[in-house]
Amino acid sequence: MHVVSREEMRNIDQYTIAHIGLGGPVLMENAGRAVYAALEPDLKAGEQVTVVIGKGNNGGDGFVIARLLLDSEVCVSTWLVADPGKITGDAAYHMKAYLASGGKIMQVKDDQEGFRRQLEQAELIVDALLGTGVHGAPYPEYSAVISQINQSKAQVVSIDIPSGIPASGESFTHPAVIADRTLTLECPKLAQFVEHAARCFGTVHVLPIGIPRLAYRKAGVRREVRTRADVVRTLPVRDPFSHKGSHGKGLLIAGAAEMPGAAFFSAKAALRSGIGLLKVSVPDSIKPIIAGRLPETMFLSRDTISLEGLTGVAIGPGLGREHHVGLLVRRIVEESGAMPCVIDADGLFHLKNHLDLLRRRNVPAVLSPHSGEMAALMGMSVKDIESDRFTIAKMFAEKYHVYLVLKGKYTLVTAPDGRQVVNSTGNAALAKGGSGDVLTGILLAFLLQHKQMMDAACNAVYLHGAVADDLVGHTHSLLDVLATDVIDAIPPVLHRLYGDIGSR
Ligand SMILES: NC(=O)C1=CN([C@@H]2O[C@H](COP(=O)(O)OP(=O)(O)OC[C@H]3O[C@@H](n4cnc5c(N)ncnc54)[C@H](OP(=O)(O)O)[C@@H]3O)[C@@H](O)[C@H]2O)[C@@H](O)CC1
Ligand SMILES: Nc1ncnc2c1ncn2[C@@H]1O[C@H](COP(=O)(O)OP(=O)(O)O)[C@@H](O)[C@H]1O
Ligand SMILES: [K+]
Repeated sequence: MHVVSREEMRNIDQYTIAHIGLGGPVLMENAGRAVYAALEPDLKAGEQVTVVIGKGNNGGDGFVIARLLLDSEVCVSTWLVADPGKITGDAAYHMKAYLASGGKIMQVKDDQEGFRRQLEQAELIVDALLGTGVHGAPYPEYSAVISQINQSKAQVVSIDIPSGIPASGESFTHPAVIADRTLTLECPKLAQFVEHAARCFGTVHVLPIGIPRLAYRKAGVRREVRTRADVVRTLPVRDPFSHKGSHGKGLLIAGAAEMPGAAFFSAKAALRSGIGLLKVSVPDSIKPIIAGRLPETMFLSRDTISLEGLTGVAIGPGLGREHHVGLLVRRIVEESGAMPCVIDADGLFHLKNHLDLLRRRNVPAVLSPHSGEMAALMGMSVKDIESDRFTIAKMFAEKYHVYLVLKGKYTLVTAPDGRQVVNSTGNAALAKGGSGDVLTGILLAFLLQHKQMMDAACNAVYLHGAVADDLVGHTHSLLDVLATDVIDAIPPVLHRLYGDIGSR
């Protein structure tokens, strides 16, 4: 499933209309019908449904929905914020069809009191005020209606995007509808994954409206949401005659005297995610702790680290920030240029002044910063990163030729060629020390087993989140999931994913 900016969506619509020949009214009819079908199962006879319509094509969708609601058992009332005489194009086409079907239109400006009463009675509000075409802050008459919708006790369902939200994820301070549910048309817009805007969407359902895939290719969209089907399609399948050497010989350089846990989490997660052989390099003082709990690992002393015979390396979790550690990070990034290298946590701290090393590698490195680490790498504030994640990630990955795993609620994986994949799994149970270390281990193991690095990174992030979802869905709350729980719950989730592979 693609993720688009406002301009990309406009280009996709225009290509479909001009070159594929599906007219605007057809797409609008498809959109309205898809929304109606999504609403129908919850509609109750006699329920008060208020459709609030703006001047553009989002309002046009509203007219289709209102027309279909006329023939249902609900009591529909349709309110227009714009002057009907100013409605043009596809929206005017569907306004006429609505009126010709026996529908009535009220104008908010003509009956403010009636509108207020209507919103008081409403059980469901359909928000078709503004869609992807909005520019700047909603005009005063729209802002007033948005604030009334937000004060109402009714369930609010936004069509395509909550009205007022800039679709490309730009930061904004103006009012926007706060929806309980958003029925997104055709494909998610960037704003859905950007924190401030994302909070307005409520539950999101994406409804196809019949746009062919060719239109996306023509519009050059290279951003997607990772789905379970993508993961099932790309997980590595073991050759029955394989041996441990076939599944990667990895080295994890992690841990410090005061942070033994980080090394343990990464190592155990890598083993649980299928790595063939794992060597761990930790300070001698904590070696007994790891060895006692993870007899499957071998050890390399910090003083004699060599990459001889290895196929991949991960460096950083709990490594510490001393000068000598920084020298080690530099050396490893330089010497591991022919194999995948995951750099996380303190590894990223030390990398900050040596980013140019990344460009000299033959095999791109994989960096997995959270927003704070990304901000430090870029010399920016966390707020700046959060307000423009997609652009900043793309710029960075292309410039330094890396796979960038920018972690967060919607972890974003960006390839060196600028392709981007948004992760759809995971929850706030992962907002706890140790979660990132687990991901580092999964990343290392997956990079050594997948053919494509992008698939490895995306599948690792998906699995990590899916495990947290599984725990919270069955046995845990958002509060009590530990890093060790995530590692121990990898097997059932992988078991189910591999169960689905049989049919691929
Ligand atoms: N054929 C298609 O393309 C399909 C499109 N579809 C649907 O269309 C939506 C996009 O439609 P759109 O581009 O007409 O924009 P839309 O979001 O309705 O608003 C723009 C209108 O509002 C106005 N306006 C702008 N800023 C404003 C503000 N701050 N405050 C107040 N008003 C403001 C602006 O007028 P202006 O002020 O520029 O004169 C313009 O009239 C999309 O989200 C989807 O729902 C689907 O049906 C599938 C087929
Ligand atoms: N609210 C959230 N929703 C979904 N995933 C989250 C959330 N908070 C954190 N995560 C995930 O948990 C992990 C945390 O990583 P990180 O911050 O590096 O943790 P640590 O360094 O403490 O191990 C990341 O994979 C991140 O995407
Ligand atoms: K809307």
